[in-house]
Amino acid sequence: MGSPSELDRIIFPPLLPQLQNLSSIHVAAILGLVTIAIGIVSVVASGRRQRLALGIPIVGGSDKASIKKNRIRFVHDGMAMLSEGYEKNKGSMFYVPSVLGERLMIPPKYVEELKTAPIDKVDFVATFQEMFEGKYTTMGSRSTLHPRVVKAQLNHHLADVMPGVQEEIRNAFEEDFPNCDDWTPVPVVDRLTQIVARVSSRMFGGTTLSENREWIKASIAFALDGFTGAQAIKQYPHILRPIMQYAIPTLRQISEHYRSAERAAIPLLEARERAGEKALDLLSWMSEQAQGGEQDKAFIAGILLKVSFAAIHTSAAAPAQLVFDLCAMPEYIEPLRKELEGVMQPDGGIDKNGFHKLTKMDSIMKESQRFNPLLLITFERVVTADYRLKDGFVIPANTTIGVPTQAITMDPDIYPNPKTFDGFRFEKERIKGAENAGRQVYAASNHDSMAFGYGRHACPGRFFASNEIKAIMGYLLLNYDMKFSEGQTRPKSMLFETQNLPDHEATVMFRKRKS
Ligand code: HEM
Repeated sequence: MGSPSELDRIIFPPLLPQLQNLSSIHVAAILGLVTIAIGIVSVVASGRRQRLALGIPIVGGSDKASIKKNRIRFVHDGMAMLSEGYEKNKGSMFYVPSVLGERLMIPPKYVEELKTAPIDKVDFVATFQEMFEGKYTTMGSRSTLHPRVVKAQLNHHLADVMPGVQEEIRNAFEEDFPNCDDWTPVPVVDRLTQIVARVSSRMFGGTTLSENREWIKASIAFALDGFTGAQAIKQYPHILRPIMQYAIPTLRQISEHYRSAERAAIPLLEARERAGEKALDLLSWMSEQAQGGEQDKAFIAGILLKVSFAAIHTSAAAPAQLVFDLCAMPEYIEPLRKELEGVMQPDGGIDKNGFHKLTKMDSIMKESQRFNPLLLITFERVVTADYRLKDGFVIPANTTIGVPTQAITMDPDIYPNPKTFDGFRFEKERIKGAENAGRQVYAASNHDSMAFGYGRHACPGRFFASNEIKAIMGYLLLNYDMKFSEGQTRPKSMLFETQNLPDHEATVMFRKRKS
């Protein structure tokens, strides 16, 4: 098991590693200064200049001084700003200032026409490249190999990969989770990230990958180093970045992670090629589906790292938030256990039918996500050239657009009593009718529920994530009791721009259940 400080470093991406030992006041002050620097640099020296559409309100005020102030406010107060913008402008557009520029928030009605817009005009990958300085961090790949394969082969073979995934969950808990013979404080985000990295890697490349510690470490650290490297390089003017990239340790680490990925994946691909062997895992499907330059084994290894970026921290945040919710509202624990016991197979696993029957678990996962989604805004795209919508409105070139997903899920017209946590609200909605049922599931993607995005880039891994999180939560609930320590309250999530991260320092008490 990694040391807490090492995992601390890994789990909370926006913080530079050097900040880890400082008090939270120092961290806040430094982050504030860094953010101001990023703001000045990104707006003054940015390669792309933004034109604001006339007549569209800006959260916090449209005068220059307010915009400047609110760009900084957005770093840690985005949730309140987006709610304010959404409530005041329901059904129409508004801007929210941010250090990357004023983001144009669009109501979901526009996503229908935007989802089919040409990729080079309404660009999904550009949002990543911009946010994570793709030129220096490699984040934001234009390869379509991984979305293609996750969407087609993984989703088709979901039932085939789940037994291995569940075996890996059992192994990972035995090896990477504290014993908990008596009540033991466990750093939840840290341990769940380790477990999700192993479990995802089992689906990526069988036990060869899931048991490869160097790979697991690289797959977790890649995202962190990408985030922190991006924050660090953004402090320099564009002209200095090609040189300064070599002075930033986290950026130098990124190429090391690629070497680790190659050391893990290439021998496996070669051995399978020699043996003429196919496996039911992502690596095997990617090598089968690769076209032209994609067939290069080092390229495939690199793509594996990019899938891990999409899959690991995202899927670890969800069960961590749910554990916090269950400790705050322990009355949900027994009904969930009962439901799990009803679907458990004699071998201790859940089969395809069983996953479908976990409607209470699915519902509470979605409710937990409604309160604490990983992203406040989804369907983020960079509009690269003036884009005329059907109603005549022109989105100016160089505008980052997005849907204020979290604010929508707090709309009382869509979700009655939105501020009340009702763990089984989606199960109750499902019961109302088959037509409605599909819209209520955790992995649904529709205008009222966009935590996984929407359209051609909607998260293709969401069906796998849904099963994986259920299996992990199932294992936790059936094998451990959990509670907060005396006087502890639900850990608050940590906002950083559009991200809403589970508290990476919080611990929860676990104790093994007596069978
Ligand atoms: C709870 C866990 C997860 C969350 C919250 C999540 C969320 C998202 C979101 C918001 C997007 C962008 C969608 C859009 O803008 O329309 C996305 C894209 C993506 N996700 Fe996920 N994701 C999760 C798990 C996974 C997993 C487990 C995988 C892989 C097995 C995965 C693979 C991808 C890929 C490849 C894309 C890019 C799609 C494209 O390029 O078209 N995600 N995800």
